[in-house]
Amino acid sequence: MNVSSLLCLSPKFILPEDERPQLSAVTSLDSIPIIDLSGRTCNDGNPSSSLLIQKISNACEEYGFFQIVNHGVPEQVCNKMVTAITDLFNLPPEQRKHLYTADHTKKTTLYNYYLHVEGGEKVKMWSECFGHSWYPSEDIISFLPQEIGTQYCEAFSEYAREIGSLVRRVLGLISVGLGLKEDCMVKILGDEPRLRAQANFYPPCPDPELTLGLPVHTDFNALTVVLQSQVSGLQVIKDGKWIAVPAVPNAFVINLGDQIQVLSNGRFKSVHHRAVTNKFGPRVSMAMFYSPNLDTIIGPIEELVDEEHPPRYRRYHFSEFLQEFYNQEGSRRMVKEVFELPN
Ligand SMILES: O=C(O)CCC(=O)C(=O)O
Ligand SMILES: [Fe+2]
Repeated sequence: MNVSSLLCLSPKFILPEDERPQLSAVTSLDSIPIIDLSGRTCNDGNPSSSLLIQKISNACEEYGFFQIVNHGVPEQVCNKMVTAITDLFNLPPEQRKHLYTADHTKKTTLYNYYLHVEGGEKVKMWSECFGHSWYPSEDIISFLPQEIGTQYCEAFSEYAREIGSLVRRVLGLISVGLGLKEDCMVKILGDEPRLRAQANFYPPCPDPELTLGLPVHTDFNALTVVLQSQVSGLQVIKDGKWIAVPAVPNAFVINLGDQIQVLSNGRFKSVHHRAVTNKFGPRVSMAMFYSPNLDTIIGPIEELVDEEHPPRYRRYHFSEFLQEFYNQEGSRRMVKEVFELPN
């Protein structure tokens, strides 16, 4: 793959020692579950469906992450998406430099994440991230050079349609896993969810021990579906140790966001993760974020609260959560902790 990186390993990308990824300490002894969806639905009474729900619940409690295979999204739709992202980041640097913005209120953004380190300095992440809504068309076409914009929008529209159904199906399995009705999460998250996408591009990095592709974070939304190209780089914390998420062909990575942790009253986890870089080749991923809209009220679901399980979070409008998220920009955010109730 031919890439035109905008990044060169200048001091502004080099992390202080205590923030470096320590790649040799990443364990290969554990890995997030790989779950076969094979056409199952929630309430078909089939024993293998109950097993599937059990596997998903266990993954949500233990890891907050899992991969799914045989999910029904055509391979060619995913391949087209990865190609469109790659072509976008193959644009000559001068054709995309001017698109950069740090203004997160813009509908479409090309963005470089950073980390605030001691002494108040910002260290840049070794990545470029293209963020937009799930209904792009005009926004994106006017943002990108025409040919790339058209190719990207075509690939994305098809991709978003598939992921839309997949997310609802996974939210159904998660709801049933919590002992709730299949449509419970989708209903709470509302008829007009906030749907954002982020295409991440990580060029090869001369020294992956000194940099990060994305800082350690949890996703602030409800559920994320990640498609990664055939290069791994995503890592997840489990029992205080980093574990790598392998690139499995035709799989999606599913991770729970903060809103599901709150709705499940802490039973299902939104877990810290990061993206690391590698020397050998570029890596591409697409994260599809499904959130409630700003006016939605989020708090532990009533059926999950009783004397034994008192509410662990106060109720809030999602807009409050988002405000707190942006207030903590650049730090290792602890957003949901702000909404915790004393026990
Ligand atoms: O690149 C990846 O695999 C992870 C992306 C991610 O965590 C995010 O976009 O929130
Ligand atoms: Fe993430």
